[in-house]
Amino acid sequence: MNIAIIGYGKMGKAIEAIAIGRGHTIVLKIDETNTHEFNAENLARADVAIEFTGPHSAFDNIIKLLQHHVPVVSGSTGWTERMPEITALVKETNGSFVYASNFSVGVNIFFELNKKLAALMAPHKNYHVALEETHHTQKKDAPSGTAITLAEGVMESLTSKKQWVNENSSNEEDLVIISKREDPAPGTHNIRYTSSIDDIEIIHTAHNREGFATGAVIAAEFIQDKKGIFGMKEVLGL
Ligand SMILES: NC(=O)C1=CN([C@@H]2O[C@H](COP(=O)(O)OP(=O)(O)OC[C@H]3O[C@@H](n4cnc5c(N)ncnc54)[C@H](OP(=O)(O)O)[C@@H]3O)[C@@H](O)[C@H]2O)C=CC1
Ligand SMILES: O=C(O)C1=N[C@H](C(=O)O)C[C@H](O)C1
Repeated sequence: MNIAIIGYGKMGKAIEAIAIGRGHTIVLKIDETNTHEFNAENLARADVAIEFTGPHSAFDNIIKLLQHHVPVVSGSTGWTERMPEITALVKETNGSFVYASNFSVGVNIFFELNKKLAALMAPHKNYHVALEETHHTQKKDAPSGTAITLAEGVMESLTSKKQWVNENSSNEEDLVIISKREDPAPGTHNIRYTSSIDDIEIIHTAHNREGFATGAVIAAEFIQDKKGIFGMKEVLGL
């Protein structure tokens, strides 16, 4: 498979290594220094594009790739309030798109565990729930996309929580997400239920970026012959 990498930073480089290891060819690598190469002629050589740039550029990049009829895998975070516009364009162009706030197999299992735990905790009103995420200091967005997905998973069952907030709050309707930034942390997430009797906590700790990169390449292999919008739940058959 011929892959275009849009965003040749920490993730783009990890994806390149995994993709080559799985027998793929990288036909295009774009970062902020060569955006002029992100054009129709070069995109025509790609079977799929993997986009990991960041909050400020992801939306425009995804739009451009869909308009050029290139299947897209994106893991950029911090822009997803505009997802409805992408959904509409995928339908309009009969395009192919995979999005995940986190591509690692471990985190996607953790997402399911989080939802199951929230459902079990829902009747037990004496517990207080809060989330915490820790990432490297270069991260541009807070809270992490993964933490937002986890918060959404909690709120599916804990209906007294009406919204997540990224600061301490005593409002019982707020689900608090605390964000910490320290190096080299590739990504740690925990959900903690506390009471005067005991605490229950689940935690996922990424040791490096290999899991994210491997999941993104698996998603690219999955999407190349499909139409529509998919998440890692479909890619992994969870
Ligand atoms: N879903 C998941 O599993 C994961 C998601 N992420 C997310 O992926 C994104 C990227 O993370 P990471 O690789 O760590 O970030 P980096 O800052 O290391 O890399 C971002 C890359 O994007 C390039 N870039 C920035 N703007 C543009 C643009 N307009 N056009 C083309 N390229 C551009 C940068 O170029 P230059 O170097 O020239 O500035 C850089 O090469 C983040 O949103 C992060 O949260 C990260 C890990 C896992
Ligand atoms: O920026 C990162 O590094 C990461 N971003 C994603 C997120 O915002 O959840 C995924 C992972 O946690 C690493």
